[in-house]
Order: sequence, then C-alpha cells, then structure tokens
Amino acid sequence: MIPTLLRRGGRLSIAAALLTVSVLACAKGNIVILATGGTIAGSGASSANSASYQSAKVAVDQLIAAVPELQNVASVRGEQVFQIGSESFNNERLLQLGKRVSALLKQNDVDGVVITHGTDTLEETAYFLNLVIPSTKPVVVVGSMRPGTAMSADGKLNLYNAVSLAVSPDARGKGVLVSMNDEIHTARDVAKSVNIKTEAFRSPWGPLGLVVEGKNYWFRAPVKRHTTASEFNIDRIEKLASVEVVYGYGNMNEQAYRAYVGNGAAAIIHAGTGNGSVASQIVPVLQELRGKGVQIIRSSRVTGGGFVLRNAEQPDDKYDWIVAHDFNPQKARILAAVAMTRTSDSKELQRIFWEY
Ligand SMILES: NC(=O)CC[C@H](N)C(=O)O
Repeated sequence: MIPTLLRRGGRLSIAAALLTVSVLACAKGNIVILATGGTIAGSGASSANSASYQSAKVAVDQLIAAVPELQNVASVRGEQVFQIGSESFNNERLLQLGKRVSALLKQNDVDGVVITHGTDTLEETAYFLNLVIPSTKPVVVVGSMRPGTAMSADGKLNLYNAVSLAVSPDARGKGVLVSMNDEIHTARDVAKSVNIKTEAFRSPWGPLGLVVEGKNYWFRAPVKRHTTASEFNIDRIEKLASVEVVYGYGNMNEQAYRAYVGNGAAAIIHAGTGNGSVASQIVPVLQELRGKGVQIIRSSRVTGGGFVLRNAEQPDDKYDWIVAHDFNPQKARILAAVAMTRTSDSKELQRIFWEY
C-alpha cells in the first residue's frame, strides 16, 4: 500500500499512508472484562498461601493493572458485576450477568467479553451463557486456582490468555469458551475436576485447543447447538425454572425429593449412581412425583464422563422420565432451568437434552 501511494507521489499520499499504518497498528479489538470475584480476585496473607486465602477481594481495575501486557493484545476495560465466591451464584445473578453480556455484545465497539469467575461454579455460568447469548462474538470465562498473592499464581497468565482468545477472530462462532491452564474448552463439556491443582478443568471429550503466548491452536470444534444456533435467548428470559438436584448414594431415602417438590420444584435432577440408576425404594416415589407433573431427569454422579442412556437401568419411556445424557447434574440443572422457560413437555425436554 505505501509503495503504491508513494509512486502516486505528493505529500498528501504519504501522510495518508502513514495515517493508515498507524491506524492499523492501533486497531486492536475492544474487550470488556466483567469481573465477578473468585480466586482470580483473591488475596492471601503470605505468598506461601496458595490454598488458604480469601476469594473475591481484588477489584477489576487492579486485576487489569496487574497485567499491563493485556493492552498489547486488546483495548481492555473492566466492569465489576459482582464480587463473590462463585458458590454464591444464583439464578438471579446468572440472569443479570447474561443480560449484561448480551447488551455489551450488541455494541459495535465491543469485540468480545471476558468474565473472571470463581472456579467452583464456573462451568455452570459458562454453560448457561453458551445456551442463551445470541452472538458469535467470543465470550471467554476464566478463573484461577491460586490467588494473585501466591507464588506461581496462575491468574495473570490465565487472564492474558483469555483476553487474547476473546479478541481472536478464530474464536468467533465457537460458543462460550473456558480458558484455564493454557487450554481452551467448550463451556458445554468442561467441568472442575480437581479442586487444588492448576490443571483443575477437564472436558470428558477433550479440550478444543491450546492458547500459547497469545496464539490459539485449535484441534476440534463444538458440534452441539449453542449461542446463535440456540432456541433460547437471554433477552426473552426473566426467570429460570425451579430445578433441584438430589444426590444418589447407598441407603437413599425419599425426603429430599419430597421436600424440593413441596417447595415448588418443577423438575428434579436425579444425580444417580453409575448409569443414573435409581434405588428400588425411590422408583415409586419418582413415579408418583412424575404423576404430579414434576419432570424427573436422570443424570450420573460419575465424574469425568457420566453417560446416561434412555431405558438403560430404568424404563424411561414407560415412566415418562428424561435422561441427561452426558451432562453432569449441575449442568443438567442449568439446561432444564433454561429449557423449562419454553416448554414443560417431556418429549421436547428430551430432544433438548440430546441437541445442546
Ligand atoms: N479457585 C476458586 O476460584 C475457588 C474460590 C471460590 N470458592 C469460588 O469459586 O469463587
């Protein structure tokens, strides 16, 4: 471009060329970091405190200031949405965060959003956003396992990778992503699998790729419906359905199921043993609750790859129950809570569990 302009000669052309070059050099994408708390905003008493510290202490502007390298990859600004441990997320906070993400992504001056988040329920928020945000712009959810005050803290690099991922054109249209420990995961699959190590997040079907020194290396892409291909849209959701999880174990009793339904639960996620199996004394209870209109959704408490199929272990067709397929119980709760804003038909709900 410059030689062409120079050949045409004249001072104006040279000035235009220089202006174009400097605009191109500065044309970094705009990323908004929505901070919600967690260990990535944590602070400990000493640098040796990698595991005992207080989460949700450091404000978003301090997080950004601590990584000046962010400004090399994007124009970054922050908003403090919450300052909480992610165990204190609830449906109202999910909706508030989702609506803010959706509003930001509609702006022409926003190219992507990074959400800093505690790791305990990170996979639930990320999957929720994956279902309801109608945008191809990247949304990257990131946390850390050590507070910024600790030796070998992982937050800075995780944040740098998350921002460089969020500003990448090749991250568009891949649904909500989780970037931790140099890996890129789809929000659909990823789950916190270890609670003390920096390699805390795993996807049973593998990560989508790696991010190394701000460059993405992709190996696969999500095939399930998400974001712009989803039938759910945060802009049309004002309240999530009441869905509760009951954990399966030996010596099960019926009290938790009945208590939740008595309190208005529209669906119960049965976090069953193995294949989502149901103890013989619980089967008639779940049949009775289904008869009252409550949806019964069988999932597995198995970590790292639960997989529940219809009519395996229990006759789901006969009982009109639903299976959660490969979703862990907490993600099954999110999907059911979103899906039941649109339908209370069990066949439709089962279709949704296969498709998303
Ligand atoms: N590593 C973490 O982020 C855990 C801290 C806290 N329990 C949270 O989820 O926010």
